[in-house]
Amino acid sequence: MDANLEPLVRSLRAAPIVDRDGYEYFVHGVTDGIPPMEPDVLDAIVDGLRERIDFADVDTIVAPEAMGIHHATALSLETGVPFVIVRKRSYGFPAEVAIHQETGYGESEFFLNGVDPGDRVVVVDDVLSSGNTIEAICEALEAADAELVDVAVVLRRVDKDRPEFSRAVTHLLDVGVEDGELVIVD
Ligand SMILES: O=P(O)(O)OC[C@H]1O[C@H](OP(=O)(O)OP(=O)(O)O)[C@H](O)[C@@H]1O
Repeated sequence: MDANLEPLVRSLRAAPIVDRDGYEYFVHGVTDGIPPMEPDVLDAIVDGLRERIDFADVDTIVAPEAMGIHHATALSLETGVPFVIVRKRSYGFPAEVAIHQETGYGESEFFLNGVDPGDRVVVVDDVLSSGNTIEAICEALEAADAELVDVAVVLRRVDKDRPEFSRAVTHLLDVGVEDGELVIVD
């Protein structure tokens, strides 16, 4: 495991698990902003993503609300790349792309704005679970004729029996819930 991720690994050990309609959901600063996100954890995340992704020719970081926002903000400050948020409200702009999102515990509508055809983009989110959110955003970016440089999440959920997500996704750690506890798989 990447030793530079130690602050993130340490913080994950304390993550409580809550039941969301039968879905074992872990609560962490990355995914929920609670318990408090320590700056050294966010630093480790930004450094880890920058080691794995070349932001040199990236025009825009794209992150869904809500829990992609703090990662996109921190990355933007370090890389100088601007970011846009995929919002859960429509603005009615002519080029807006509507996105339907379904997670393991709910569904909602997203709206992509602020990305022009040909823009080189990196998608960033907190966690990939079913992959439906990332897939829907990638398809919206393809519809907007953006160039997808990379897709990144801090954590991938790789619980037993979970089908593997087909798209290549840069990630820092794989995690799962076993016997009511969050475990780091690699
Ligand atoms: O891989 P998936 O199954 O699609 O799940 C991952 C998505 O679920 C969470 O968002 P959520 O819908 O809970 O909204 P939030 O970011 O506003 O908390 C998380 O922030 C990811 O965007």
